Amino acid sequence: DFCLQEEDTEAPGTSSGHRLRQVVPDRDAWKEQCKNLLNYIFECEDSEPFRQPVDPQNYPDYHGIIDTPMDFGSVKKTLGEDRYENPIELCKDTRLIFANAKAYTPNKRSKIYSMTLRLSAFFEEQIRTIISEYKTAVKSSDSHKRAAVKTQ
Ligand SMILES: COCCNC(=O)N1CCN(C(=O)c2ccc(Cl)o2)CC1
Repeated sequence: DFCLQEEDTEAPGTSSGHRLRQVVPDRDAWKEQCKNLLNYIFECEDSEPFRQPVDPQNYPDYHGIIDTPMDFGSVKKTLGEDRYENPIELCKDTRLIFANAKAYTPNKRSKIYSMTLRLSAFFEEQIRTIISEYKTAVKSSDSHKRAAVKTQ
């Protein structure tokens, strides 16, 4: 998402008072995009086993096999509490959900594991653009910073 930001192209208070609008990539756009993606995933039936942590009562061997449990509820909470610095960190946690299911499943045709295959295909399609736009925005804002330093 490129947001139009009023940026003084000349020193503020110039006689012309003229302001050019510059399109500056928004380096925070990924947060809302990831929130929307997570909300969509929560609506998918395929996410049902992955919306909250595994209860050891139901799967006593789970925490012996899986070192770092992860679920979409935890990812959503981390995002909402601003504890992700960027979408790459969110992507890493989400991929952990899928990797854990693959590591735990007794076989690759289990119902629960098969749900992660569709879910991860969709997630990877969507996160690719979010991360690419984020990286572009960071590059652009770095160059804006360099440009600003030069003018000082
Ligand atoms: C309603 O959700 C409650 C929390 N989730 C949960 O209990 N489970 C999700 C994680 N998980 C597996 O990835 C898995 C792979 C193959 C088999 Cl079987 O299970 C074990 C079951």
